[in-house]
Amino acid sequence: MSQPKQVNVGVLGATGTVGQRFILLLAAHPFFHTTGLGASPRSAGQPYHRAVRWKQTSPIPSSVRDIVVKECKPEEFADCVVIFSGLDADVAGDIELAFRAAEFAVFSNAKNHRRDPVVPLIVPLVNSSHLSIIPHQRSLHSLQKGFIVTNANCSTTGLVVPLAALEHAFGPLESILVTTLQAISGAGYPGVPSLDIFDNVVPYIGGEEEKMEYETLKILGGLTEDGKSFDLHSNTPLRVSASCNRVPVIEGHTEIVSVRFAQRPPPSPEEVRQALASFTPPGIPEESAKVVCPSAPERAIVVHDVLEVDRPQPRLDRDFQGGAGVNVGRVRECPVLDIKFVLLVNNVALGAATSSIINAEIALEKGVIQV
Ligand SMILES: NC(=O)C1=CN([C@@H]2O[C@H](COP(=O)(O)OP(=O)(O)OC[C@H]3O[C@@H](n4cnc5c(N)ncnc54)[C@H](OP(=O)(O)O)[C@@H]3O)[C@@H](O)[C@H]2O)C=CC1
Ligand SMILES: N[C@@H](CC(=O)OP(=O)(O)O)C(=O)O
Repeated sequence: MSQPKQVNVGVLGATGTVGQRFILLLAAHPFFHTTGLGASPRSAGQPYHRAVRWKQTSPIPSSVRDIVVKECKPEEFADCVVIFSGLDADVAGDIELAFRAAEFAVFSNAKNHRRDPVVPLIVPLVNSSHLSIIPHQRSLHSLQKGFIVTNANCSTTGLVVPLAALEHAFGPLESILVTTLQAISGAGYPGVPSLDIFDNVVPYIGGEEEKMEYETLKILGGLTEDGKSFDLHSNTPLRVSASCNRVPVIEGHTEIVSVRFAQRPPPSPEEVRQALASFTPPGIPEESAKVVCPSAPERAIVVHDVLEVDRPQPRLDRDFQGGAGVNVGRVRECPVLDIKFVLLVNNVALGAATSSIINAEIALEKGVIQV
């Protein structure tokens, strides 16, 4: 397998929480080169290091420090092929459409286009096969090269990886109950006021439960027979109920999950542990993964040993594999449904920037991005 081509990329929302993670990940990337940075008119015109309130634990990469931030207008990004968007959802919708119309390959973190019937909602460890709808998206909008791919809500991303592994091993799932404990960084910067979250739990995150319940079906479902829309898991109906909470953790969303399988009797906890640990993401070529998908984790799901009774924990486990995989622990029988477990997903890594980058790596490998 030869080394992929070098590709110039732009980051929109480069000054934000997700944007800063993009900057760090792309600075070390072997074939994506950041040449354009975009943010609000408040930041535009300033060198990146002046515009950004840098909140990462390593310094601003020297390769982007002095790049002048631009307004998010397609003509300002003429030398880029790929656009990664970490834009605030208030503005992401129209800006991403403008970039698509200008024939950019847009990989978005925002919620705005996730429900669009021809925009794939891709968690790269699960459903990169949904990229096959891109030719239809292009023909519908009379485009040669442009498209939008979104990644999922950060909590949904963590949930669907083990669910996909379980469906793959044991067939259809019937019901999912999930309760989240979501980090403050999920709300961007400055996010939740300290007086609301310190010494506290907030049992409401606007729109989050609806997103988890809908997005899980779009991701785990297939495409319709004509390949031109998504079937939302209609052949084997899956019921999902989510309860979302904000907790005083900086990074890393924890989720408590209970599952009922269609298969009777259901698999044992040990069978579930094995299925999770051995899951390999469809669509990421195993033999050449390091070359074509350098941002993918070596292990999609890390299952904590039965003796590690108190894992996963955000502080201890969120940075394993750079936060690119999902950590699962406490797999055990559920006396109400069948099996229950705890998962941890790094909301700004796999839950956001890392997924976008892996999506772009896969799209490049499949020839969906035209360089
Ligand atoms: N944080 C997380 O864990 C996750 C976030 N997301 C999604 O990713 C996106 C970014 O989130 P996050 O980084 O947390 O948000 P932030 O609030 O931290 O950053 C928002 C970014 O949008 C830019 N922006 C705001 N207004 C405009 C405008 N009018 N024109 C152009 N750019 C503008 C900001 O630029 P400026 O600095 O100049 O104001 C900033 O770069 C959101 O859609 C969010 O829902 C998805 C998954 C996880
Ligand atoms: N709402 C998520 C983060 C986020 O921005 O989600 P979305 O991209 O689905 O709007 C959280 O607060 O943790």
